[in-house]
Parts: sequence; structure tokens; C-alpha cells
Amino acid sequence: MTEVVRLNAVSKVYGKGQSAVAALREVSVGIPKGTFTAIMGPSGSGKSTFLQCAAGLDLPTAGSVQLGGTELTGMTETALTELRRQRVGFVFQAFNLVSSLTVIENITLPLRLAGVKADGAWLAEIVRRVGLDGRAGHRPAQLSGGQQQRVALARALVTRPEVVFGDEPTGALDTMTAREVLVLLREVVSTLGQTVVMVTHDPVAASYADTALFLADGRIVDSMSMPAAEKVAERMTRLGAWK
Ligand SMILES: Nc1ncnc2c1ncn2[C@@H]1O[C@H](COP(=O)(O)OP(=O)(O)OP(=O)(O)O)[C@@H](O)[C@H]1O
Repeated sequence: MTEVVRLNAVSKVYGKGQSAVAALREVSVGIPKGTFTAIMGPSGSGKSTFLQCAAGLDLPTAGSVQLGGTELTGMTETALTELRRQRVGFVFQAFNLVSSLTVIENITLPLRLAGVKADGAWLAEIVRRVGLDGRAGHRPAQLSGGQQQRVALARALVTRPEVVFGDEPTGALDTMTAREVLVLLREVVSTLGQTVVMVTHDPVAASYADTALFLADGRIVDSMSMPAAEKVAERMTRLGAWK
């Protein structure tokens, strides 16, 4: 199976000397194309650092990261910015929409930044899929939290990225709305073949993924396929996540 993301012996140390913190310790893992992966682990286990390194938002201290076969380590900041714009989609806990822009302008912003013309059919398809038909001219303030996150998801998909990274994408949503966004994420993986990697604290969110990877103290300590919420919760308890 093709791997969209590959980390080889990735370590990340923040700070120097006495205050140095090893956030990732020789992490090696591959994310297969067209799969949904949840990154779980106790607070401080390295989840956000994993995502930052895998997405080219930060560079590891040691080891190598490949995205779609491109080696990220050693790339210039300009090249990394370009790669993130064109080949990666992001969905964060805070929706990060531009309040002065309409829904459709927010969705197409990555294309404008990359100087690429929108593919009308694809745009219509993703707007329909995320359930924003009829809302194209609204501004973010006129939308619910769930609708705003749908705009963010459409914006993440618009460039047809090789991978979409989510950092607690449902963290700011109520249970029902979170579930709707998770169903959508599941759908884009199952029906569009999109690769999604999502950091989450929530075992229910992880249960929408194909695989859950568990981080503890900067290492991947376990992996679970078809992760049922109860099993994930049990594993997290054993990792001391909810002491
Ligand atoms: N910029 C930074 N400078 C110094 N230390 C950092 C920095 N970012 C993270 N760390 C440390 O690295 C370790 C891993 O942090 P990280 O944010 O990746 O964990 P996490 O699993 O995402 O945590 P949480 O679930 O609380 O968000 C922690 O000990 C954290 O304090």
C-alpha cells in the first residue's frame, strides 16, 4: 500500500541543556493512502509535535519525514510553505476562518494563495458534501460552530491535498455537532479516498478512524485497527491519561 506520510526515527527536542524536552523519540510510522488515522495519547505525550513534524509545520531534530514521497527535512521554509499550501489540508480546533470573507471565499482562499484557478465542479462537489449548499454567500458569523467547521473542512479539501491533518477538529463542538463532523471526515476517507490524520483526546472521535496510534512519552507504544471507543478508552486509562 502506498504511504502518504512516512516518519523514520523522528525525534524532536525543544530547548537546550537542562531545560531540553524530548517531545518525540525515534518515532517511525507510515500512514497508508486513503486511510483515517487517529493519534491518541495522554497530555504532553507528543501528539501535536507529531502532527507538526508530519505536516511540515516544524522540522524534527533528527530523523526524516516524507510526504507523498518528498523528503521534508532539509527543505527551505519557502519550499515547505508551498508544499503545505498545495499538498496538505488542515482543520484545527479553532476554525480559523476569515470573518470578512464569505463561505465560498474562505473555501477557495488556499487556491488564491497558490495562484490556482478553482475547479468549479470540484468546488460544487465539496460544498455539497459538507452540506453548505445555499450558504456560499454567508459570513462565518452567520454560521453555527458546526457549519464553520464544515467550511474549514471544505477549505482543507479544495486543493485535493495528499493528506488532511486535524488537530482536535471536534474539540470546540458539542457532542452532536462533533459527531456530524466526524461522519463527514469518515465519508471523505471512504468515498473520496482522502487520507486523514487527526489528533484527538476523545475515544469516540478515534472510533471513526481506521487505526488509532497511541503515543506515550514521545514514543508510539501501541496501534489499534478498527478502534472501538471502549477499547480506546481502556487503553488510554492504562496509559494514565485520566489520572
Ligand atoms: N514549543 C515548545 N517548547 C518547549 N516544549 C514544548 C513545546 N511544545 C511542546 N513542548 C513539550 O513537548 C512535550 C510534548 O508536547 P505536545 O504538545 O506535542 O503534546 P500533546 O500530546 O499534544 O499534549 P496535549 O494533549 O496536552 O495537547 C510536552 O512535554 C510539552 O511541554
